[in-house]
Amino acid sequence: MTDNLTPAARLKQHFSFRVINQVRQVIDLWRQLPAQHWSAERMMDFTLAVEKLVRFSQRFEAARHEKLARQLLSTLAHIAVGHSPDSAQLESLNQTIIALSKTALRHTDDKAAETLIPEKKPVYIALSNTDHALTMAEQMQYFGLRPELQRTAHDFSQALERRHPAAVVLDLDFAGPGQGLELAQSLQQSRENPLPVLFTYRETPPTLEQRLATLRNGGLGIYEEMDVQSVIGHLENLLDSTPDVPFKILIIDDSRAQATHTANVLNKAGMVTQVANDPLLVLDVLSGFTPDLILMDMYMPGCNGMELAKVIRQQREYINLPIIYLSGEEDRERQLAAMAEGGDDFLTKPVDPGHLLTTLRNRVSRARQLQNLIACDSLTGLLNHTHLLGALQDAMRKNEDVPISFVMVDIDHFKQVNDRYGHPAGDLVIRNLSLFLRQSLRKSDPIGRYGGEEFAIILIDATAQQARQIMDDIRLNFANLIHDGQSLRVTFSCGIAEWSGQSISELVATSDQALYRAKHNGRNQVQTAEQGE
Ligand SMILES: Nc1nc2c(ncn2[C@@H]2O[C@H](COP(=O)(O)OP(=O)(O)OP(=O)(O)O)[C@@H](O)[C@H]2O)c(=O)[nH]1
Repeated sequence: MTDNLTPAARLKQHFSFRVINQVRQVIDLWRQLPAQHWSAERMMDFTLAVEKLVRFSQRFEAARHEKLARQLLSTLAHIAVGHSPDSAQLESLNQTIIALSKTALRHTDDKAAETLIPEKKPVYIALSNTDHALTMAEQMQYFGLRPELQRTAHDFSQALERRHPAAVVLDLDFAGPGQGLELAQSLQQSRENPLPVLFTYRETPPTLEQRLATLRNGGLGIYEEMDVQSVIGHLENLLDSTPDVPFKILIIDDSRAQATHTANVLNKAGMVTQVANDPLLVLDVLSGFTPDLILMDMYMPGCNGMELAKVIRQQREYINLPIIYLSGEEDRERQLAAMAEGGDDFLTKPVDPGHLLTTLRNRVSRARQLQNLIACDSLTGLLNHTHLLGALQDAMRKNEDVPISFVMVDIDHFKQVNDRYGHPAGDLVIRNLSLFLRQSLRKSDPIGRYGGEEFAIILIDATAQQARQIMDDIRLNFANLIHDGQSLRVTFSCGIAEWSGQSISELVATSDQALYRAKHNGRNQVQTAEQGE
């Protein structure tokens, strides 16, 4: 694709990658700030990186990046030297950083472009079985990863000296029985942050002792060597650089001083807070703020914490919202009674900040995992039907100024896949397609499993024509994937409709008609909606 560009266009493209690289730098520094307690020095590094981003985007005419970088600078200007941002500032900075991370290229925007980005670190593959290693490397490439094969322990050590990989896939028995583990041990020894390692085994599943040993040597998972798809899925999660959405905590406490103190502790850890001093206003605050967790005092005027927890729990949408009491109440019986009334935990004031933060992080992470399980399809991890339509509604509400395309994808002759290769092979194809779509699209493009072998995608900021190009690229690449490591290749058909103000059901029906045309015209193709559809 890049080969067809004029020299001027190529130069422009080259410079646009410098902007993207600077974006990555900014995001990286941002993510480190809470752990570095927002030190003046690190805040200065961050500010300088943002200023550099402004300069680069001005020079290379990247207006969107320039606007976002300027937004960051204007918020930063209000934070006094040596201070951490307050909740409003944190939220504003977080939102802008997330918007920035979404400006990164789609994998399909230009394949050659991706390889120009030097930050993209390799994944080292060290397997004893060379054929398996080659298959794994080939499949990884289709998923946009950069595999590098290491054939001997010596090659592996030398490669590590040359460049740190993003992650390592290591056979437990690489270079001899049990040698993979020893290699992992030596490579982690002098390292402050352990290198992420995914271990693989052949045939005999590892014993508990082996599993423990992998864990102690930076192992994040163990997979059967032929289960390439799970390895790639794990790597994809591991290397996803989209910043996490910050935790949102609602603090309910009639004491302003106590609430401010707690908010400060949480803000320093990068959590966004809202304080409600009047418990009777909590329901309004809840619907506006949508917290991940409530931290609540027990005794307040008007109503007490237990009553309030009961009222909150009466509403379906808050049944799973974690509620933690933070109170001076030391009587164990009363604490237990409070928890029986809908609270999840009880912390006694004064609480150690480390204890408070760890409790909140655990609770919120678990609640989010649960929420994900509810919203996502179990086979693919993509949004389920209901939540995809919810995402479409959201996208329509939030993105009135940009084009939105709704894409439906249906695997071709899938019944034959099941019939010839068996149902598990069919499941594997479905999982591969979902992983492939995730890898190929922006993190901001919601993807869902719409039905059995049918997927739907919301492409934000893409006209039907752009969507067609993106999906056609994916279609061509996907057709190259060999799903069972031998001969199983599959294609898909795709229908696209651009939103022009119609209702959700009309938009879905229109793209469905385009999909029907793609099937009818011979499958393995992308069709956009025609006028009158
Ligand atoms: N393995 C597997 N198969 C599924 C799943 N969900 C649906 N299917 C199968 O997908 C097949 C869909 O077949 P059809 O709707 O006839 O379409 P097709 O064979 O893909 O043919 P075209 O769509 O016309 O190209 C059915 O055989 C379903 O049993 C699933 O989760 N796993």
